[in-house]
Amino acid sequence: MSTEERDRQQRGVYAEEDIPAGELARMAEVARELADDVRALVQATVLTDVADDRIARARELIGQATEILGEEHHERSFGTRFNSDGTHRSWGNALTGIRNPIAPPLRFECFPDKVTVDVDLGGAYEGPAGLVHGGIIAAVFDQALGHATESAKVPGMTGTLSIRYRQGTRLGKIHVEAWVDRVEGVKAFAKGELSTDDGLCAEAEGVFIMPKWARGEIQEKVLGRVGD
Ligand SMILES: CCCCC/C=C\C/C=C\C/C=C\C/C=C\CCCC(=O)SCCNC(=O)CCNC(=O)[C@H](O)C(C)(C)COP(=O)(O)OP(=O)(O)OC[C@H]1O[C@@H](n2cnc3c(N)ncnc32)[C@H](O)[C@@H]1OP(=O)(O)O
Repeated sequence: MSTEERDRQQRGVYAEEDIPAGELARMAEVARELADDVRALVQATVLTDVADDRIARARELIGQATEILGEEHHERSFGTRFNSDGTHRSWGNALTGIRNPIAPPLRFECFPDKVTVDVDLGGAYEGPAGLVHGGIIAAVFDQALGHATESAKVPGMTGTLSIRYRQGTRLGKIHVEAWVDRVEGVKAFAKGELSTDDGLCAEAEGVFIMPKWARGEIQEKVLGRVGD
């Protein structure tokens, strides 16, 4: 596939829609509830200790649920949808997607100088015994630093991300802060810290770049809207 074709496809996953605010709020509630249920299922799957016949029964029910959800579905991914009310939604996002059970999910608070997020990472995010997987920590930082750049109106895709793991992060509640350190043209340099009751566990810094294919129209859309 040529670079032009790939860029065109990439622009195509940004869709326009016109959904009234009330209807959107109802859809969001349904999405959240579904993802919460499946997240609970994932946690139960990781931690279960029931006998094989109970697992077989659970699998039957899960199969039925999967069939129902598949009756109508998006082709490949949810993408990002820009609504006429000035919001956008990325409900499939692996870290924040409100309809994605893989997402912890992260809910950011935005301040003028930083973004913060508090989340409980349970047994489904384990790496070393009892500790959060380093790749999950990297993913949380990626999203947090990316969110800081979006919040500061200099969004971009991750070019380079480096993390210093200072001590193991115990499964449970974590607190993350991220901010933009400086901007150079299309590049935003962001930093972040992750802490728990044990203190500072990891630090990150990254370069976020507005890609060539998104400069202009898509960039304007992202800058002009709030989203989840
Ligand atoms: C996401 C923004 C895009 C617009 C999307 C619109 C809507 C989405 C809604 C909200 C988005 C906001 C926040 C998102 C929140 C969380 C973020 C999650 C982020 C991810 O999960 S994202 C997935 C992982 N990420 C990738 O999948 C990137 C793959 N890659 C590429 O897409 C290109 O490779 C790219 C874009 C990196 C650069 O390509 P390009 O062609 O656009 O840029 P170009 O060559 O013009 O370079 C311009 C200047 O950046 C320097 N530079 C180039 N590459 C560099 C690198 N890697 N590291 C450090 N510096 C680098 C050059 O040296 C030059 O520097 P100088 O100007 O000083 O010479």
